[in-house]
Amino acid sequence: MVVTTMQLLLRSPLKPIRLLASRDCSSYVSRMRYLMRLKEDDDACRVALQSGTLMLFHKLAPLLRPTARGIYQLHKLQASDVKGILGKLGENEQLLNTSVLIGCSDSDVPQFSLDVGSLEQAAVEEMCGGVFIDLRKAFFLLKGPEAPLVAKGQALLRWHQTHAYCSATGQPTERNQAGSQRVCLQNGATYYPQMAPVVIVLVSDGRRCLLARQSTFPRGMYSALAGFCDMGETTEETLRREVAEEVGLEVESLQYSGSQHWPFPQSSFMVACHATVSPDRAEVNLNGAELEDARWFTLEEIEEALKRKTPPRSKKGEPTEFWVPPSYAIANKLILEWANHTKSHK
Ligand SMILES: NC(=O)C1=CN([C@@H]2O[C@H](COP(=O)(O)OP(=O)(O)OC[C@H]3O[C@@H](n4cnc5c(N)ncnc54)[C@H](OP(=O)(O)O)[C@@H]3O)[C@@H](O)[C@H]2O)C=CC1
Ligand SMILES: [Mg+2]
Repeated sequence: MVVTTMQLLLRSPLKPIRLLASRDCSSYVSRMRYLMRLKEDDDACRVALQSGTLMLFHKLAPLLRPTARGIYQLHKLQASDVKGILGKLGENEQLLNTSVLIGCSDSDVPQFSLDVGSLEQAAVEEMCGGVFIDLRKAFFLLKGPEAPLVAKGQALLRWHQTHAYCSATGQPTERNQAGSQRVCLQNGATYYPQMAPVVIVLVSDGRRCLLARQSTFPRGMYSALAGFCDMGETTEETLRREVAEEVGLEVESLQYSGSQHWPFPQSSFMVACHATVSPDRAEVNLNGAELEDARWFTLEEIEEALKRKTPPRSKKGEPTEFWVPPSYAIANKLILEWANHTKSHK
């Protein structure tokens, strides 16, 4: 069927995404209410900080702890440990109060993150038995829920470091104890941490999927198309525009898949979708200013790429094998979903 007008369909809109892993929803509700109170009540938050766990950062690089060869974990400390370190390094204990609230563990322990960039990095590492590692590398090293937790901790610290002044008056802004907002001391304007919305889309023609690479990507890596939302756009409008701009194709339908906070280079809110184009209107017309390449990949090629350890090593002079973003990136989830769906409909 030739589609002449745009048909953006949110297929299966009533298919639920399960959120509740256990039957114990009351503890989840009480945890969320507790966090809410800590954001509203500075004194309660200061008390919580004394019994909470802290993730340390040094100039936004998180502190990890090597546990075995090549295996790292997030190094969580108690407030008393951090006070001890600050004391030994001659730093004022008040630095602890610049911590920001990140969440609450399943065992109801509040979690904070703190940047100790004013201290000597090597001295802190030695005292903690850990190592500060750039966030991109840390993302590769951490497993399970630790990667998004560390991303959230870093993103909130970064936001505070870059929003110390009001953009209207130029005067200093003051944070609340939890770090969930800043207020201008002159005009009272309240600022909240922000993420830039991005739509990421895996386009398929039914048989193949479309992946692209920017010249700044690691060699051989291809990913799903992505683009920032313009002011006032809906998800559907951004998706349709980005696909048209970047590869010159007209999307026929889309399906929501999931979302992810993405800390690089600054906080984005990634909304991930699948989209289809008609197989007889699938010729790529690349926007070379944004993308270095965009290609259709078969199911077999994708299955091979998903098996590869990333990034693959290539012999000198040989082209790097094609690979896809690692499992912590939502692009990987889209590609995996597409492969499973296409395989089951073969
Ligand atoms: N988690 C995942 O799986 C993946 C995440 N991503 C992320 O998605 C994001 C968007 O992808 P990308 O293809 O680069 O986006 P775009 O296709 O929108 O192109 C990026 C360009 O858009 C402009 N731009 C518009 N609004 C913004 C904004 N709010 N912040 C920064 N730049 C903006 C900039 O242009 P100029 O510099 O000219 O002003 C920038 O160079 C990136 O941050 C990328 O890291 C991408 C793929 C996979
Ligand atoms: Mg893009």
